[in-house]
Amino acid sequence: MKKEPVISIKNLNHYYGKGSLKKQILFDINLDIYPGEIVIMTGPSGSGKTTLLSLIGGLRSVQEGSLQFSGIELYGASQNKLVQIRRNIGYIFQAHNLLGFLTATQNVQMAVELNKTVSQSEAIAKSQAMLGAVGLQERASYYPDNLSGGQKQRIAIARALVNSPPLVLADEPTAALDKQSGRDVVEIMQGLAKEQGTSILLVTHDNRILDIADRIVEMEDGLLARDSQGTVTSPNPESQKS
Ligand SMILES: Nc1ncnc2c1ncn2[C@@H]1O[C@H](COP(=O)(O)OP(=O)(O)OP(=O)(O)O)[C@@H](O)[C@H]1O
Repeated sequence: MKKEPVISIKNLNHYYGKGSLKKQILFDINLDIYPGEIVIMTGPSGSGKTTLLSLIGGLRSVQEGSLQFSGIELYGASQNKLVQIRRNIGYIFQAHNLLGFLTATQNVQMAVELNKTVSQSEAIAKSQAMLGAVGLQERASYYPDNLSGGQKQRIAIARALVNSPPLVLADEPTAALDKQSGRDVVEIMQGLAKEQGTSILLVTHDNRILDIADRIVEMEDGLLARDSQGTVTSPNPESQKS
């Protein structure tokens, strides 16, 4: 039985600029991502990775083609609908984007409290449990400035995964980290994602972490040049049949 994809992209094109300055950046992208899959996207600088990630994350409007998130079409979606969709996605960026005036717990708690039905005490308990899961229980009351890069990135992971979203998007999450911290961070992401059945799409130039992927896709000049689906261990048994 084949599961429905979390992300289904068909014939997607994207352009920047207007009139004579209009330039096509993405060309006929087709990509499906299935529940629980960890997909790594690589490719040279300027090949369109961040643009594609921001379209998938509902951070930009789809101009041409189809992009569905859990069966919901993003092409032509209103800003309100995009906001709703963003609530179902966890984001992890190179610059962790933590708020400096909030403690580790409060940074995670903010994400939990987007769900209005959760009480404050539940939100605190959930945030602390998640910080425990990323190995930061001792640092829950610290402010980001007093933590290392790797620890800050682990808070960002806790924040992205605390609501068990179906999809996490990560843009160069290890770029600012040393080898060991980078490794720790992706292994924590991988463990939590597998536990929760979350799909991860991770953009990276970091060759040291490619082995955590179920599948590697490569962008080149705005095209999906390579998709290793079925050749790397995939959690989707259907995709492994030849
Ligand atoms: N807001 C924008 N307006 C115009 N052009 C843009 C804009 N953002 C990106 N571009 C151009 O689109 C192309 C793709 O950029 P994008 O950031 O998606 O690539 P990337 O693969 O993520 O690169 P990197 O690995 O350096 O982050 C580049 O040529 C870039 O200069």
